[in-house]
Amino acid sequence: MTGARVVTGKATPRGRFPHVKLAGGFAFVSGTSSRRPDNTIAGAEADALGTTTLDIRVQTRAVLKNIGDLLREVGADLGDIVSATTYLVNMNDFGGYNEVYAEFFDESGPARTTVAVHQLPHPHLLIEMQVVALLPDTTEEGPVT
Ligand SMILES: O=C(O)C/C=C/C(=O)C(=O)O
Repeated sequence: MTGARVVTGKATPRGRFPHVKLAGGFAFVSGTSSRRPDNTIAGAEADALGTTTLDIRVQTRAVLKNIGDLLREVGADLGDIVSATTYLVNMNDFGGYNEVYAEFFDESGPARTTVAVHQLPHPHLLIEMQVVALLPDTTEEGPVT
């Protein structure tokens, strides 16, 4: 399987790139945030005065859900991820992120790298992840290519 997918019903990419690129039997998922299809952000709530509360746990859960949704569009799921790279804006969020991550994966899960970055493409984003997943075999002859 090769190609690139922009997945209907998910937050539209903010540039000229796909949600998922397929190559060599792998699915490469572009940087994914907790942004919803209507461009609101899960884990970013504002009160009547505009005071914003950002929640790393809610954002992390939403990021992983969004990635799962994207992978299902290409016949894979979170269990097929072999590599994950996480970008946090603040390493003080590492604990909350790590806690939610552990609801999804353990030591048999993906290789993982987590780094802090200066900014993400929206000021309310605390986290963005990109992953690589091994596409499951869909033929008896061998791996999907
Ligand atoms: O799509 C988002 O909400 C956040 C991710 C954006 C990128 O990584 C990008 O535009 O390259």
